Amino acid sequence: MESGGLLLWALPSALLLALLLQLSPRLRFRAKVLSYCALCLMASALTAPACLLWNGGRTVENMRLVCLICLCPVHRIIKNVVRSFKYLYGLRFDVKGLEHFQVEGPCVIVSNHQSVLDMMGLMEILPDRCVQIGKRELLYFGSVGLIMYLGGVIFINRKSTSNAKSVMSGVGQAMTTDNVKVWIYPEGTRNGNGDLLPFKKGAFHLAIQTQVPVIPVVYSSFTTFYNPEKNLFTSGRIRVEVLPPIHTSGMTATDVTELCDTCYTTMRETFFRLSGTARRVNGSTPHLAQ
Ligand SMILES: CCCCCCCC/C=C\CCCCCCCC(=O)SCCNC(=O)CCNC(=O)[C@H](O)C(C)(C)COP(=O)(O)OP(=O)(O)OC[C@H]1O[C@@H](n2cnc3c(N)ncnc32)[C@H](O)[C@@H]1OP(=O)(O)O
Ligand SMILES: CCCCCCCC/C=C\CCCCCCCC(=O)OC[C@@H](O)COP(=O)(O)O
Repeated sequence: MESGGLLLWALPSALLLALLLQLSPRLRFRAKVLSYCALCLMASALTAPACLLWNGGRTVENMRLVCLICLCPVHRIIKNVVRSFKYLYGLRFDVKGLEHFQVEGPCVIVSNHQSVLDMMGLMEILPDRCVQIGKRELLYFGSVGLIMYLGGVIFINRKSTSNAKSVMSGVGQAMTTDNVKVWIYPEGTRNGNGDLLPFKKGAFHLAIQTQVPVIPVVYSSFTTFYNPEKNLFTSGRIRVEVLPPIHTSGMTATDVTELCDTCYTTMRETFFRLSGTARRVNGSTPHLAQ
């Protein structure tokens, strides 16, 4: 009786859903994005206990939050789980320049940020002993927030420059004492419009204050396979390039703007080259941060 009743409801509902997905590109797009979010939430929920058991949580004391985490395989667990997602979505990464990550000691890695799919690109090439800077709100994304916390993500309040600056100066100390790399999205937010937003300066202050190199990483534009405006989310190939380190030894606070502009210009040119798009005609003047 019961299974008959279930079939009576489940089968037509599934058929109706399949029909709706076929008919509405918007719905299909949303369903695919939702499936990615659900996958992240589920994978985090399953992985978090393993991470917790391994190191008993995260060391929050005095910003020395990354030492234990980086000595255990938590990063590798998260990395390998996320790396497998690309097969589900038909994404492939062509990576060049990985040898540039072989710098002695800490560094600041800066890269462009187009969408939530960037987590796959991040994990595809994430070097050892590397933590990311993320907005504070991500901490509240259920199990995803938990896995980020366990993975050592450093959360900042973007609405308060002074708070973000003080968190980041703590990060500077931890970087040198614990030999940790930091990954920052200097655009400060996602941007999928086929260009780079002006860069925020925190990453460059951090690199100069700690006198460590900046390593730019560029991902080609997703617009050919992922475009929310066009309800487009298909399989695709992403070209990734790790650029040579830019050394900051000897630089002072007065060099921050120039360093930021140099990175911006180089990354923007690389972005257009990798994406196979010409510089925008009416946007050809580099869009530098104020
Ligand atoms: C097991 C399966 C699991 C699956 C699930 C997947 C899980 C994956 C796990 C793990 C992956 C985790 C991935 C996380 C990804 C997260 C991504 C994001 O959330 S991106 C958003 C947040 N990130 C940022 O915002 C960073 C970049 N932002 C900055 O660096 C900014 O500069 C910031 C926030 C520090 C300040 O932002 P302002 O909006 O106020 O703008 P400004 O122009 O940069 O600064 C204002 C003034 O302050 C000075 N300033 C900035 N920083 C300074 C500093 N440190 N020292 C001194 N002055 C500083 C600047 O020079 C500027 O002054 P003058 O205009 O030059 O006079
Ligand atoms: C129990 C609570 C359930 C909450 C459900 C939330 C659903 C979302 C779940 C999973 C999403 C997986 C994405 C993984 C990482 C996302 C990192 C990211 O790309 O964050 C965006 C941030 O860089 C910039 O933010 P804005 O562009 O300024 O905005």
